[in-house]
Amino acid sequence: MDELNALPYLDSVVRETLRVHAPIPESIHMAMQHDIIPLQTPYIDKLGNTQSHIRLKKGQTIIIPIGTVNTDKTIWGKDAGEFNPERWQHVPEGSHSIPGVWGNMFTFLGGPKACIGYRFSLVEMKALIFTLVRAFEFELAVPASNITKKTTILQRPTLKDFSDEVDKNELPLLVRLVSS
Ligand code: HEM
Repeated sequence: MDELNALPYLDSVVRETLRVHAPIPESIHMAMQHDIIPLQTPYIDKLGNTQSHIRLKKGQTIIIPIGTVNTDKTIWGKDAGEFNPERWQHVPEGSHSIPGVWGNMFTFLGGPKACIGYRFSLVEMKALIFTLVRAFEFELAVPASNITKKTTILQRPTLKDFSDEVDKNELPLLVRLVSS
């Protein structure tokens, strides 16, 4: 595990994958009591009044936009939606204020309801990538434009079906042994 964590580019690839393709892109929670949430940046409401807080009522549901926070252009820059592992060589200042439990992002959420399995997931991902990319070459078996994302609770790669059938959770790949 220490050896895997000592590989900086593998770390950047895992971070960038979990930032751009957060497996849970949205979570819904419920306020257990009335609350007032202070805002970093005030906003103008529909009546034209400036608001510096959000008032929550007990029982109100709150959508936590994990994927949107992870790809916010005001934090990550114009190319926020693009996969670019090199960006982790210079982590943007604004990302330090994201209250996530790991990695300057919201993928594993934060606070008392944060994911308890995130360390396990990171080691698992690194071990799998480390093993697979040294043994095999991967190539998409269909044009990239035929692949989209579909979210139920989990977000998955999905193969567009152009024959009016339901799209399928698939990512067809050609896999070859790495030639030595
Ligand atoms: C890439 C993989 C994973 C991602 C992206 C992920 C993400 C999350 C997120 C966003 C939450 C918060 C859900 C919410 O309350 O809105 C969560 C909760 C949780 N996760 Fe994960 N998770 C991952 C893997 C795992 C693994 C491997 C385990 C167990 C070994 C695990 C165990 C849990 C548990 C028990 C909770 C509930 C914590 C609580 O409510 O107190 N997760 N996860």
